[in-house]
Amino acid sequence: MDEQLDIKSRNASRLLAGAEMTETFTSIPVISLAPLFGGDTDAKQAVADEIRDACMQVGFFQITDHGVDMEVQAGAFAAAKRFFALPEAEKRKVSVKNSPLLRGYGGLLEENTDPDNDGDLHEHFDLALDLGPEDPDTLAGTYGCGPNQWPDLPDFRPPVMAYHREMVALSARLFRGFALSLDLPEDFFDPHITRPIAELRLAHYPPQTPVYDPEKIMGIGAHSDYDVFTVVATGPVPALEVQNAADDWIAVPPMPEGFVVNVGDLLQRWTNDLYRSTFHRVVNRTGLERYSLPFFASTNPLWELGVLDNCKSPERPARYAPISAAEYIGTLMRESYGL
Ligand SMILES: O=C(O)CCC(=O)C(=O)O
Ligand SMILES: [Fe+2]
Repeated sequence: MDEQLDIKSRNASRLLAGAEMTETFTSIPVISLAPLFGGDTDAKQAVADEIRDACMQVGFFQITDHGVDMEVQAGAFAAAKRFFALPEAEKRKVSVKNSPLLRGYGGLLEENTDPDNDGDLHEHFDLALDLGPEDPDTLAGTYGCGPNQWPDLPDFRPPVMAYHREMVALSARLFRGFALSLDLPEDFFDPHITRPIAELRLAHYPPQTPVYDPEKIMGIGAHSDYDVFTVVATGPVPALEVQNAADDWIAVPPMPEGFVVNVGDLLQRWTNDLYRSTFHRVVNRTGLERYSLPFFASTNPLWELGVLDNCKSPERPARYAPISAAEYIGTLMRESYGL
């Protein structure tokens, strides 16, 4: 059959055609998600096409019209500021070191995302779906399943979990956009994100001061994310930078009403490197305290997906074996804490 008339080959070539792209980027695309929530199929596919281009060329985009309740987000930012203002000893009571799931508080320089660096200049508090100790998934010991740690701080848990729910819902909407962008049925991921690894990080980046060698210690060293995709509320303070193919660091302008979305390693694997899990870093040169809320979206922990059919060809065979989110993320998270 004429390849152009075969929908599958057309779709395959649409993804594979971009593989030879050589131009790099100097800015981050902005995409309105509004059409994804309407009934106009062509408008939906047009958004999906924008997502595909952004993922193949940049690995990052910013979204507007995302449907997240910004008051709930403000509640989470406020809770984060109150938590980080606690005495160090209080924060240490919920150290990630108490948690096999690495949930809870990580202090300044405790995590090191770039092995060439000496530690990340931020503190954070990580949480995810809060499963009880008797939950079958907790008992099975699967990475990503289990209880959060909570500090002794009034009015912290409810606003933070409310925001986590908003982000799980947003990521479900985005999974549909990613599915369409990959020429998959819109609901392709739905059965596999019913109990996802969905980690919310509250992060505090103090200003970079001369005490720290800026080559070796920065807010977060150059890294790619381990998840399927990340959705970051960056707050108003600029500091996030994305590396392009010329090795230039492109600043991401804060868009407090929007979110930054970036491709993670798992999505790069499924797409055989057609979608880019782009290196990025945070360097807070502003002199201001910076707070951000990254949300790491993945699938159900044990679901395995290999390279998608339309992302491989005889010339571009599968570069990756199937792997579950629990195995991939769990392994890298432990490494990032030197465990
Ligand atoms: O704080 C940010 O803007 C991004 C943080 C980040 O890249 C990460 O936590 O993986
Ligand atoms: Fe990141």
